[in-house]
Amino acid sequence: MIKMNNVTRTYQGQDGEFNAVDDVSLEIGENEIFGLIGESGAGKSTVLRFINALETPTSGVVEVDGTDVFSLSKKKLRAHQKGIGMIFQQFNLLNNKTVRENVQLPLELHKYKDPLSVREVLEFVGLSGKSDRHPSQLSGGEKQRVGIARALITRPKILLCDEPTSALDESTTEEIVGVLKRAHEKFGMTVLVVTHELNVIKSMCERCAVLEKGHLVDIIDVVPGAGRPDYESYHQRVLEVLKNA
Ligand SMILES: Nc1ncnc2c1ncn2[C@@H]1O[C@H](COP(=O)(O)OP(=O)(O)OP(=O)(O)O)[C@@H](O)[C@H]1O
Repeated sequence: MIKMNNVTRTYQGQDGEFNAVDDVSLEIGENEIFGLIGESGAGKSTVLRFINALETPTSGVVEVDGTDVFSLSKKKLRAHQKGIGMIFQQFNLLNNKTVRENVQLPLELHKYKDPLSVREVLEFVGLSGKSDRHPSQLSGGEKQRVGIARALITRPKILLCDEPTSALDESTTEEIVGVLKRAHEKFGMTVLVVTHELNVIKSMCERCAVLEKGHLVDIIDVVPGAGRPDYESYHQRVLEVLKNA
């Protein structure tokens, strides 16, 4: 579904030019949940943003579904972008709009063939009762649920998740990972998750690429299973980590 060949992105840094992404090649299969992990500044978000053309490579080819993304006409590029949903670390909700209005927004900006209904996606993410609230009246986890509902409503064939849980605490992270896994099961899209959190990769991805300073250093088959045992409470988790580490 996604194929990158020798992709490089050069930026102007303080000490001259540098490659934020350096000769990266990878393939992500249809319906796969693929992780991209690396330290801050490794180039993860840049790689993710090539896929929906929010970022342009300096050289190399990015193909989605057999089409070279950067050879598309403006009109076809827009159609390509419409097939891709995205969720963000900071949720990117409009604070002056209600939950319902935020979720409905993509349908107001573009026409989609067979979108889901607001009711359906809000029910799916467990926010049916909060559709008239504003983002300021929601917890971080609830805000990300709104972000997920907004991405799902268009039935995207690809879902790009840029640090989807990095602003959340551990138990909320698990909840959001659960929602994303259910979304993948129910709607069957290709998912790319960019994160620096190993637990998130461990509990949701089938394969994972490791980026270091712009270089792809490995692609790992993730052994399925939870990232860590389930704890009955936050208190129990704190005790486990602080007393037994
Ligand atoms: N528009 C830009 N101009 C110059 N440098 C940039 C630009 N965008 C990103 N960079 C630099 O490119 C490098 C890779 O950035 P990127 O955001 O892809 O990394 P990341 O792995 O996603 O990091 P983080 O986890 O901190 O978001 C960083 O050094 C960043 O400062």
